[in-house]
Amino acid sequence: MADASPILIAPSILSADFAAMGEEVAAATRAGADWLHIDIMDGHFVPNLTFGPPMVRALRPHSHLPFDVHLMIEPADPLLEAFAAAGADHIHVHVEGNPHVHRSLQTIRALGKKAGVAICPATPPEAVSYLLDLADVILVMTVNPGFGGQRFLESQLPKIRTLREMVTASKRDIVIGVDGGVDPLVMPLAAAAGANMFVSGTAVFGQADYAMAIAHLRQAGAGVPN
Ligand SMILES: O=C(CO)[C@H](O)[C@H](O)COP(=O)(O)O
Repeated sequence: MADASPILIAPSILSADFAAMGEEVAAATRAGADWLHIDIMDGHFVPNLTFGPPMVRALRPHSHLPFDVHLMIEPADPLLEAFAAAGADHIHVHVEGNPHVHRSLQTIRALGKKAGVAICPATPPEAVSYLLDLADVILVMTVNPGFGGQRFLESQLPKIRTLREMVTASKRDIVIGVDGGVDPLVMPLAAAAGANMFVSGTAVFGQADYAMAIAHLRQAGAGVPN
């Protein structure tokens, strides 16, 4: 069934200038982003390190947009409250590395935030079957998490299609996001498969004109039937 939800573009600050993060977040906001995606990496769940709650708190005054906080950390539960208090609006936890992810989503909801469940490329779509009543967002990793600038894995397209069918059958309004390697060429493929939220780092922050980059992404995914 066709999805009528609007396209949401969430620039990932992983590809922004770390020495000027406040300005980068403000610039992406002015450029027409819908959400701002903040990648939290622990050097354990993924082989890279980024930020903690103090960075989320420091960036909060620089944008009115929802902060979409992707926890690539294991375990996530001990830090959910800290990220919520710091200013996260959406908090994503991975099914991999968090054995009680159902409880994690309940906790995020209880904190008054949108609950997201993220899945790695090797994880089948059925991993979220029993989470559909709690999830506001399903974040499909279309690269192996840890680094920006990787190539979109087309092998994930059937998974996105299956997830769209599952979400439609659930009759719940769940956003399906794709994260990794998203550029204007990938947009129509992912949108046709059923994604309606697009995380993009390099294709926004790697460009000279953020507004034009976001407009290109939006245009490339618009009007694609799924
Ligand atoms: O979660 C991520 C990596 O783990 C990033 O959000 C993602 O890779 C976006 O960057 P790019 O658009 O450059 O691929």
